[in-house]
Amino acid sequence: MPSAPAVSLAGVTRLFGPVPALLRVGLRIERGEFVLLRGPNGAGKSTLLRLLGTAISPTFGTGAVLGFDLVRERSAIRARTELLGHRARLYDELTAEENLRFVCRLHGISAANVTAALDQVGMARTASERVHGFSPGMRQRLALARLVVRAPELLLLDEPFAACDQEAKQLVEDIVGEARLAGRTVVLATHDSERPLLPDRVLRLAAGSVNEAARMPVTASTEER
Ligand SMILES: Nc1ncnc2c1ncn2[C@@H]1O[C@H](COP(=O)(O)OP(=O)(O)OP(=O)(O)O)[C@@H](O)[C@H]1O
Repeated sequence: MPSAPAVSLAGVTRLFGPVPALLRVGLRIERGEFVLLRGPNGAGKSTLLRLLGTAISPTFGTGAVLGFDLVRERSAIRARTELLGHRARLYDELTAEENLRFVCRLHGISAANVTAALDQVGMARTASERVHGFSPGMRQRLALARLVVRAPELLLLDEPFAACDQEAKQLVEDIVGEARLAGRTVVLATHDSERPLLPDRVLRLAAGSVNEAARMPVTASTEER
């Protein structure tokens, strides 16, 4: 559904036991937008990203991602989104390259740019090593290579700078930049206010509720208002 917005939520609440991690969230994100999620620990940022990636479902409310229903059409959403979360979801027993090839098979996409993606994230020389022995930083780089290979319509990035050295942080920004140029949608949550991100919008979460903070580029002095 090319004309549908990237995200459309109405009255979405997500409970964990009695705790509302998200509370009556209404949200619309247009295709091609770059949205930055801000908010203190426990505000609901990860929950929102996981919900958009269909890792969890709403307790109440309805929503669609890329025109597909959040509950009934999860596989269509998963085919078009990539959630880069706190855990990199890699197969420890496979090599870096095998991990990427497996992802390609899983999603029915070409493996033609696997080598280039490994090269882009600085893993050309570790491509044949098993992920088992990888440091958190290497795992994050491989997860970034997976984003490059998949080129999803919607990128859901949860603290993507965590576990990154300066070079890998730059890689994250490059990947976001490339996605934007290609007209894809990016939703990114980060505490890292050092990075020169220029989102279209900032959404501030507080206790599970969303507030739109600004429609302007963010700077360190304006973002926490
Ligand atoms: N799987 C879970 N089980 C129980 N409670 C959860 C679960 N996931 C999140 N929560 C609770 O939901 C609320 C929102 O958590 P969430 O991780 O979405 O916040 P966050 O804004 O991403 O925080 P942080 O910046 O620390 O990552 C918190 O109160 C958290 O304890």
